[in-house]
Amino acid sequence: MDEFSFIDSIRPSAYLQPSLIKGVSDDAAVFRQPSEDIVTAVDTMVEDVHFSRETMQPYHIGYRALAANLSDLAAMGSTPAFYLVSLVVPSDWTQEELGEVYRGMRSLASEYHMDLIGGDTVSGKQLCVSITVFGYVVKDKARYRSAAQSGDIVFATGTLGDARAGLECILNGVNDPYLIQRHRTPDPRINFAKRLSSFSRVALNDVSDGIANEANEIAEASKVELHLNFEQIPYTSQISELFPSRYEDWVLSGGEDFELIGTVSEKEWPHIVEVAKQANTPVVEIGRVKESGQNGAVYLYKEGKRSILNKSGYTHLQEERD
Ligand SMILES: Nc1ncnc2c1ncn2[C@@H]1O[C@H](COP(=O)(O)OP(=O)(O)O)[C@@H](O)[C@H]1O
Ligand SMILES: Cc1ncc(C[n+]2csc(CCOP(=O)(O)OP(=O)(O)O)c2C)c(N)n1
Ligand SMILES: [Mg+2]
Ligand SMILES: [Mg+2]
Ligand SMILES: [Mg+2]
Repeated sequence: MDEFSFIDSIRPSAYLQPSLIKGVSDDAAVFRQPSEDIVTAVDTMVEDVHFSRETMQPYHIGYRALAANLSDLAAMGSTPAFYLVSLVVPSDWTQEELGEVYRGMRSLASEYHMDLIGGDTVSGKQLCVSITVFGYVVKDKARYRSAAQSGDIVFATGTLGDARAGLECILNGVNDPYLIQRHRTPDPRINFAKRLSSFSRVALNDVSDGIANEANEIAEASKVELHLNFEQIPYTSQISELFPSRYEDWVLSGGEDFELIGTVSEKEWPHIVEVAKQANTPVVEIGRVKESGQNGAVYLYKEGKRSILNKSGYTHLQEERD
């Protein structure tokens, strides 16, 4: 395999997005979108940080890398359109294995009518997949973390803690296909999020590091307090049965579930429930927003007791403790 024959092997033979002018073939791609706002994000997956040869096959690496990016597009309320892929490839990876990474990306991309429009390929020591995505959203309807207001209902989609439990299943040989699939091939909440443009105001964030982190990001950005009830936070019975001493921690800070946490006025809450039903996305109330002094905070109510919920999920570039 060389760089150019590899690029030839992954070059799309056709494109789906009508706004595309130039795809994979020149120095850069070109698309034109005069009527909507453009949303863009990049997320990176690195061997031995986000996956290992043991936890994921090449297909899952591609799928999961694009899913993480689509989750950020969902968290902005946008509809996916394009992606670019930057690869660092160790010398022991074959073209067939890299083809599998792309097959994983394509399965999700075709579901959301996305086009691969470029990327970059270099050699290196550990596999690294960095994806840049573009999506569209109705003008001024991107959904920000800073939009929460006192009196709002806090909601969450799907179930939390599954991806962390799935990782544990893989590492310890526990055969729970549902949880393992939640870790390897998460389902970003695009179909729900793209329906949110009809709302006057929604705050939204996706759960990549754990809701303890993401709830705090909303609280800080909006300068409000989020009051969450642990008893309302959704999780599967599997994780509490399989991992009784650890699941509570994973529900709050396991991360990588790629669900959404958001807030909406009490008046528009029934409309969220309706939109979620149309999108086939489970959604539940998990708490309320209250006024804050200066900086915002998150409180967790559990068995009648209240505690501060600090950021506790996955954080990169942490200083080593001695
Ligand atoms: N190395 C970087 N250079 C520039 N911007 C960055 C870098 N890393 C993160 N960001 C920006 O910081 C913000 C938060 O990033 P991140 O925590 O990764 O968000 P998310 O959890 O949604 O992926 C985003 O606006 C992101 O684009
Ligand atoms: C082998 C392995 N070890 C540990 C983890 C757990 N893990 C790695 S990164 C991460 C957090 C999410 O990734 P990040 O790069 O922080 O995404 P972002 O916040 O930028 O969306 C978690 C929980 C994993 N997925 N695989
Ligand atoms: Mg990120
Ligand atoms: Mg995010
Ligand atoms: Mg992160």
